[in-house]
Amino acid sequence: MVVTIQPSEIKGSIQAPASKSSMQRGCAASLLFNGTTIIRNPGHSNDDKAALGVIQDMGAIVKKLDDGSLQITGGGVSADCDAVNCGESGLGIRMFTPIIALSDKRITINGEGSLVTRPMDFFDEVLPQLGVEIISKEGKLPLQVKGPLQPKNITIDGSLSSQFLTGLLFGYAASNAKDVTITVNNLKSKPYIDLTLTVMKQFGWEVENRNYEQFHFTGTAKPAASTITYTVEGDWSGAAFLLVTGAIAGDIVVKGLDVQSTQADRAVLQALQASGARISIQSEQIEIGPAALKAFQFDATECPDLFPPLVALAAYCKGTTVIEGVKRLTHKESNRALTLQEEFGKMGVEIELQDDLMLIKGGNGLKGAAVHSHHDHRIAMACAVAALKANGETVISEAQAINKSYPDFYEHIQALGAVVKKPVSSK
Ligand SMILES: O=C(O)C1=C[C@@H](OP(=O)(O)O)[C@@H](O)[C@H](O)C1
Ligand SMILES: C=C(OP(=O)(O)O)C(=O)O
Repeated sequence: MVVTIQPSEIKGSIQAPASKSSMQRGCAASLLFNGTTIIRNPGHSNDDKAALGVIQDMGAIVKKLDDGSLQITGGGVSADCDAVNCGESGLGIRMFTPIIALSDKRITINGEGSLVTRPMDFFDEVLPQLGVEIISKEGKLPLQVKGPLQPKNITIDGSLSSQFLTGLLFGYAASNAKDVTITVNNLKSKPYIDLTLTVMKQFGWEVENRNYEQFHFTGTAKPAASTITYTVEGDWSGAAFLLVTGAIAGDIVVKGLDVQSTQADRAVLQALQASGARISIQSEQIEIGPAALKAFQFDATECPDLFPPLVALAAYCKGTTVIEGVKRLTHKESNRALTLQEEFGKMGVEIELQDDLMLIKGGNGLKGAAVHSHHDHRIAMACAVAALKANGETVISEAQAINKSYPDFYEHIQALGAVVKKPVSSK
């Protein structure tokens, strides 16, 4: 799909989308929880749909209620299939693999798009230590696993991704791990583990987090009520694009974000404040509007998904913005440091990569250009936001990539006044 964005006057109020990080964790917890879960504000991104597919394959019963909520009846893994598909979701495959390995059946786990080239060799090393047979395609998909996973003390490397740990935490909790510790070296994306533990706690699974180095299971899981209502949080990762839209293109109000959330990308507020954006943070809504934007410094090591929206912001900030954490970007949906450099280069923004630092030379005006998403949702959204104050129109190819996390993105910026041309009824 090709989407064209014109320079636009932006103004209005918008509700943040549902967080796929929150939704997918809610799906996993509902599958494992011995009872019924009502999921309010469920997401409908491709990653969310894939998670719902996986839990149904693993035995959960999912019913859509009249008010749009989902009713999920779980009770653990009882696989009645021999293959599942995680779509394009990195979190999906890395979280669900240890969960699927709770089954004693041989199950093939596959995925699509960029996921087939993303590293999964962590599982080749770790799962056999937990009694799980695994065959991968040289550390990539498809994975074939046969459990049941037996929790024991292990040491893992957390430097590539926190998502593997999220999966192990759920897997250990669901198999009633007792007096067992997962020791993690060099954990990155730590707030995502806070989110995992917050969700687990809501379902009655308590894990002791010892300084992000040890995660200890005491085995004293509190029985939760037989029905849990789980509300999917508003998405700080998707909303970061909306907030940057406000900072560069017009006064807007973004609603539905929890300012106390454990989501990593809530840190976008610090970057926006450092850039000089006019921002008012209230418990119910965030008001944001343009001001004289200046270059800022930001460490995105723990919140790597903020790079794309922050590059769009930095492009409009006078001076050289420095963002740290480039090494975290290599294995996302695209190699994001390079794809940002290439696509923003087409719009006239110079980006330099120096080891773990990204230097963005901003404030010199952007030109509309023909850009490509590289099938990466966050690259498509970053280019779309940057296009709103560019000189001339921007044409985004493979623009449908946004469906992975934020299917309503183009409609949402349109509602704020963005002039967006897209094929009728295409998602
Ligand atoms: O747990 C999650 O929901 C996520 C964790 C992060 O991945 P890493 O832990 O690999 O950095 C993030 O980039 C991804 O979009 C979602
Ligand atoms: C990297 C991302 O997601 P995942 O790793 O879950 O595919 C993302 O949403 O930017």
